Amino acid sequence: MPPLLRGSYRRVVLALARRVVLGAGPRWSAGGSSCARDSPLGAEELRGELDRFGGVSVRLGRLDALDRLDPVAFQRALQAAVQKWRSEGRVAVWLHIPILQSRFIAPAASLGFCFHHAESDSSMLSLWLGDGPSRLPGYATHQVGVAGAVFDENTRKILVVQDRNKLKNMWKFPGGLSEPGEDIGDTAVREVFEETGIKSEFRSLLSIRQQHTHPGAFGKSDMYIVCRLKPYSFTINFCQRECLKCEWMNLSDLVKTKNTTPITSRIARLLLYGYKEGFDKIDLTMEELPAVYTGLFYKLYHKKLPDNYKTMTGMD
Ligand SMILES: NC(=O)C1=CN([C@@H]2O[C@H](COP(=O)(O)OP(=O)(O)OC[C@H]3O[C@@H](n4cnc5c(N)ncnc54)[C@H](O)[C@@H]3O)[C@@H](O)[C@H]2O)C=CC1
Ligand SMILES: [Mg+2]
Repeated sequence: MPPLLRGSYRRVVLALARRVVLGAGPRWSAGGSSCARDSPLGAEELRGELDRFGGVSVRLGRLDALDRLDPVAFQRALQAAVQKWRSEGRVAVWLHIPILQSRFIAPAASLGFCFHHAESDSSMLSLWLGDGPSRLPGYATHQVGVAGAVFDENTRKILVVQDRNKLKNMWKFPGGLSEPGEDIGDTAVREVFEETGIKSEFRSLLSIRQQHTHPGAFGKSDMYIVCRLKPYSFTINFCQRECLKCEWMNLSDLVKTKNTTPITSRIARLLLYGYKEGFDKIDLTMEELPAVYTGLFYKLYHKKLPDNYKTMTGMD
């Protein structure tokens, strides 16, 4: 067997021969066949799945014999495929590239593809083919940070920390960044425990702060949510790496102190108001509801709806 027909190259040639015979299935979109004769990867090799908006998704990790493919041949095949997709009226192309195949990013970029997003093990490039400016949605715009305002109603004390890594050592609520797929209340409880050793449970959501071009969010926007938590352990064992100090402080002292951030001060006043007038005045409580379209569940946060408004009985 000639050396060129060994291993993965042979598999590509055989795959191409099969595709010429079989053609593309109805759910798949194929590129033109002209490149198949003069490059190891034919345009029809770059087959993608159609999405409901009329775009094509190609996952390079699913294609055969990519290991041997050189970027020049890839670029030629991609160009032919894009031409074909354009003529078929496809609105966009999504190119999913595993990190070890990153040598194909530059050839795609030279054809107009841009990064849409990257995960730890892959990147997603996109190309808008439709009329006018791109209507493709962007990727993540915000990071979500959650703090726990852990208030002990019996002692009227609130749990506060000073951050070790800040230039100014001001009192604030313990908290941190939410992990992917983590509920807001779970983030608050987890971060409070990791930073202070205090165990607590979620009661309500108190406030949301939105800040753009946040330095800690790699220039993206920051959503900082403060939750009201109820403690069920009281002995502090704080994280020395993140916190300089941690203590149970009288809520009235936190309300008065100048050595705090504006948001902490505002929430302290809100908590004092809730403590005196009833937490229903300040709480956005949470309820889990079914999602109509996906069959999943979501958490909805709002002021408590009186029972008669929930059922709408006796409302006339
Ligand atoms: N107004 C307020 O009272 C404050 C609000 N926030 C909000 O809290 C959220 C973030 O909370 P944090 O406690 O900062 O996060 P966090 O508790 O999730 O993580 C902080 C720790 O992550 C590590 N870390 C973070 N960036 C790092 C880097 N570039 N290199 C190496 N290590 C790094 C450090 O160990 C740091 O102590 C954001 O939403 C922010 O806006 C944070 C501080 C004060
Ligand atoms: Mg933190």
